[in-house]
Amino acid sequence: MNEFDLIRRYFDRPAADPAVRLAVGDDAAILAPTPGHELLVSTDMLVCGRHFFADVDPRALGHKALAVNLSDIAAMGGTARWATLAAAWPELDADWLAAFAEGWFALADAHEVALIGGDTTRGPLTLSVSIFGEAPAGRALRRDGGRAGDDVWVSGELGMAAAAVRARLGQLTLPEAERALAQQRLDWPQPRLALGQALRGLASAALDVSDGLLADLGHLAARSGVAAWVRADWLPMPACLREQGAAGLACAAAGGDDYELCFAAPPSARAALADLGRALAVPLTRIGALTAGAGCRLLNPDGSDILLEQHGYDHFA
Ligand SMILES: Nc1ncnc2c1ncn2[C@@H]1O[C@H](COP(=O)(O)OP(=O)(O)OP(=O)(O)O)[C@@H](O)[C@H]1O
Ligand SMILES: Cc1ncc(C[n+]2csc(CCOP(=O)(O)O)c2C)c(N)n1
Ligand SMILES: [Mg+2]
Repeated sequence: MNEFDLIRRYFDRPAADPAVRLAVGDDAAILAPTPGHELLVSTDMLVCGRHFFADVDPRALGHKALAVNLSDIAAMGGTARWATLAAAWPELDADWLAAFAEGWFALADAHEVALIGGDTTRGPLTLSVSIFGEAPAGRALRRDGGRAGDDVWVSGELGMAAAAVRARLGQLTLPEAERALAQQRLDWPQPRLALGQALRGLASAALDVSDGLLADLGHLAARSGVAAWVRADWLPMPACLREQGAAGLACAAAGGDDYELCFAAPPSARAALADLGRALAVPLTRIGALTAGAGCRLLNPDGSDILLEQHGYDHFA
C-alpha cells in the first residue's frame, strides 16, 4: 500500500452532502456555503505524547481528533459541516488506520460532517484537523458578549478527563470503576453541538473548556472586558473527585480536556436554561458570575479566594 492507496482506502468516502461540489482527489475541495449564513473556521492539532498517550485506542483517537474540533463549532453555536484531516503517520498499520477511520467516521456521520480533504505524510504521529461550520449571519456565539451581572454556567461534569491523565501519570489514585469512567471521558468527549445551537439568543458569550475552566473562562472574561468568579462548591464534579480535596478540585477547575461549554447569560435566562438542560438531557450548572474588573477567581463559600498553581493547561508554561 502506498500513500495514495492509504488515502483512498481509509479516507476517501463520497460525501452525501450536495453542498460538497468536489472533495478528496483534487487540489482543493469546492464547497457551497448556505446563503444567509456565515462560515466558522477552526483548527485543532493533536500531538502524540502531548494530547494523547502513544498506546491510545485508535478508534478513540479518530473520534477525539474530530470531537475537539466539533467542540469549537459548538462553542460558536454553529452547525458543523466539513472537515479536513492533515496527518503524519509513523507507519502504515492497516488495522490501526481502519480503527482510527472507524472512530472518525462514526462521529462524522452522527453530525453529518463530510471529510473534504487533508494531507498525508510520514512522521511522528500528529493530527491537524480543520473544521468548517456555519451559523445564521450575525448570530454566532462569541467570547466577547459577556456583561457584568451575567451568570456563568457550565455544561456536564468537569475534571474526570484530567483525572484520567493524572492517574495515568501516577499523580492521583482513583477507584477502578471511576478510573474507567475517567478514561472514557478523556478518550470519548461528546461535543455539545445541540446545546451550542440552542444557546444562540440565550447566552451572551460562550466557549468550550479545553485548557481548563479557569483559564478558558478567563479568556471569555478578558474578551468581554469584565472579571469572572466561580464558586468551587458549585462546580459539577463527581464525588470521587470531591473526595480528593485540592487535587480533585484542581482537575475540575483547571485540568482541561473537558470539552464542555462554559457560557454567560443574564439572570433573566435562568428558567429557560433550566428547561433547556432538561430538554437536551445535559446538566447545566450555574457556577458563578461576571462582574466589573478583570481576571478570573475561584472562591470559597465565604468569598475568600482559592489559589491554584495553574488555571489551565499551557504548552509552554
Ligand atoms: N499559529 C497561529 N496562528 C494564528 N492564529 C492562531 C495560531 N494559534 C492559535 N491561533 C488563534 O488563537 C486563538 C486561541 O487559540 P487556541 O488554540 O487557544 O483556541 P481555543 O479554542 O482557546 O483552544 P483549543 O485549541 O483547545 O480549542 C484562536 O483564535 C486561534 O485561531
Ligand atoms: C498525554 C497527555 N498529557 C496531557 C494531557 C492534557 N492536555 C494536553 S493538551 C491540553 C489542552 C488542550 O490542548 P490544546 O490547547 O492544544 O487544544 C490538555 C488538557 C493529555 N490530554 N494527554
Ligand atoms: Mg475552543
